[in-house]
Amino acid sequence: NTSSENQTTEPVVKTYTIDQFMNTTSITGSDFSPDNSKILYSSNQTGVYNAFEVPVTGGEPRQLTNSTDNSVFVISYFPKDERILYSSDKGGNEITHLYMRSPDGTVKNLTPEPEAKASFAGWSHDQSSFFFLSNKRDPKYFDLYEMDLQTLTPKLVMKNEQGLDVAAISRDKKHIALVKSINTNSSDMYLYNMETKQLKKLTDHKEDIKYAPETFTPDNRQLYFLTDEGGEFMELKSYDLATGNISNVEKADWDIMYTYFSRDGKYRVTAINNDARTEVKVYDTATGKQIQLPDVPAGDITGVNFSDDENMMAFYVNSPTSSSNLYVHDFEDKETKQLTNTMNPDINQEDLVKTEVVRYKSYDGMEIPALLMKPKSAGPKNKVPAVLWIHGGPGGQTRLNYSPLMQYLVNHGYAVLAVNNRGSSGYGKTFFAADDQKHGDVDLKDVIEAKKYLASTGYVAEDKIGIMGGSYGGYMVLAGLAFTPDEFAVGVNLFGVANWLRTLKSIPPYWESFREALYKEMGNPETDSAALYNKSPLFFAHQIKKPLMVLQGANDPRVLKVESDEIVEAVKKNNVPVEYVVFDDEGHGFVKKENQIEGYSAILAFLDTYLKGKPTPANSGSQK
Ligand SMILES: CSCC[C@H](NC=O)C(=O)N[C@@H](CC(C)C)C(=O)N[C@@H](Cc1ccccc1)C(=O)O
Repeated sequence: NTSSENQTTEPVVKTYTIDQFMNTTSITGSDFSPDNSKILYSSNQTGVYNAFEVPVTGGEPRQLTNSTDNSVFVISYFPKDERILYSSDKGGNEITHLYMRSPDGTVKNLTPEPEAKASFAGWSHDQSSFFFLSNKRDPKYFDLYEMDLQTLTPKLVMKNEQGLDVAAISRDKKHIALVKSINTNSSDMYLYNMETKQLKKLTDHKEDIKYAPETFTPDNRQLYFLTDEGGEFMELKSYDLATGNISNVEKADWDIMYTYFSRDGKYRVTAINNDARTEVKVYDTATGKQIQLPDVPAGDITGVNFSDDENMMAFYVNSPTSSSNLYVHDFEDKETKQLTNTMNPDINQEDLVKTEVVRYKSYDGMEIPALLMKPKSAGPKNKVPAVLWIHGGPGGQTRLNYSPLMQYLVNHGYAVLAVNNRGSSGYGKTFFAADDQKHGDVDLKDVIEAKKYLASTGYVAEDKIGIMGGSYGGYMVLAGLAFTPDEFAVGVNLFGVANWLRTLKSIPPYWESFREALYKEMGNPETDSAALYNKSPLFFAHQIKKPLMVLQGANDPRVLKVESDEIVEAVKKNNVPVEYVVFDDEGHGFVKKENQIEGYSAILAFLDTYLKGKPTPANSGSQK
């Protein structure tokens, strides 16, 4: 980087507090009201997510729900009236229920079975009902139900006794497309006929191929599906229900992530994972041509949603330097309006840093993609400490999104390199499978090599590189500290796996359809116990000698709190600094703003102490 090489004086960058960073609002979801005058969305403006609606002409949003504890995630308005449907769990326990809010503010739990998890599966095209999945009959499997909107009584439409996952329902309610995971690199597609109750397997293959049903065509004649058959990336094909013929629909140089049609099929949306950026294409299905997307600020367009009359399109725009904002485009008058302004006005976007996609060679020559954020003050004369960020998984990917935590760390003088180590999704099936059964080994080596890359930038202090990550990424933090104790100066583990034997034995019952696939990738706790023991940092905690911070949600159903309790206790025995922050009202990830503020500022204080040598924080660990 020439500008940093020539730098002699440090540019003046305003630093912001965590409160200022978190005073930016996160919003998600969108649906047009039945009269197309408003858009429904979820916002964490009040500290937890609540339902809001905003006029399509712009103006003040109106808050519809008043939750102060559990987040409310909107699904949609009812098709013909302004009742809304939303999903919520309790303190992050992931036992989601479906709720109906009426315009008078009253709320009804439509899936009241306390232990059962329910999720929305789409409105029926005739707008008389909606479909949902629930494991109330058998905790292991999700059956498909249809809820009549008049009576609000659910009817079982497909009993799922074979560990299948519902992927799409045809508009004529005759067919359900399902997927069955074989392993994390391979799956099959099935078609269930709701009239004959026959289940038909559509795919037959010996080698690893992923088949993922996406949507039925609006005329109900074809099933669109994604597959990596014959190539590295997921491409879109169609299966003709009458003939069984398969045709190619769309292909890119990267994975196609998803595709769907507007209500009457005038438009089709495709999203491509283009080197960690979301590239959206909208097709006019009559001409087959792509429509020109509205002129909006630089960033990724996501969450595209059409009004039922197909005259308007709602979408989000976000970039690494700008939080998501909701827009609406009117196809008739060709006007585009920004409906929200989520960024804290105190923050000057010029003070934030852009994210650069970089690549480096790993120990065996494999090219590893990563996302780099360089503090404005960094240069050869001002070498800065750095943090390697490792994403969740197995098989996740850090994408080019706005991250208040990353911007906060960079704003406070840390370079951040988010490593998409081998095993990450988005870079082809060979790269994705390259960590199978080699977790905590080859992927960790990629992360260690990332340090050399950071050193090569000329502006990072090589002895001040920490490792931080969430969930599977938290496992990598612990693995890095335990298996390569001299490589990283500090570790920040957010709800990471410490003991794979226990985690894999205690996965939630509703992951049953994915259990075998997960065991094939990670190892089976009954038959591969020695290998799992050897890759579990808990059993090697005595080797950890660098400062460790652990953050954990008490209600996490995926990585149980005991994982963090035990690693904290074990590492404390080494007389190593250990800080432990537990949030009693969070699950697998922290969604409440006050917790994010507490957790993220504790992370900065920890890094400042052990990477920058600032005085030790007074409070070394908390329980909320
Ligand atoms: C945040 S990317 C996670 C992508 C991954 N996809 C498929 O494997 C995923 O969803 N992982 C789930 C576990 C999976 C559904 C079995 C997950 O919660 N991963 C945790 C780590 C973990 C892995 C296995 C068992 C418990 C926890 C994570 O978020 O990294």
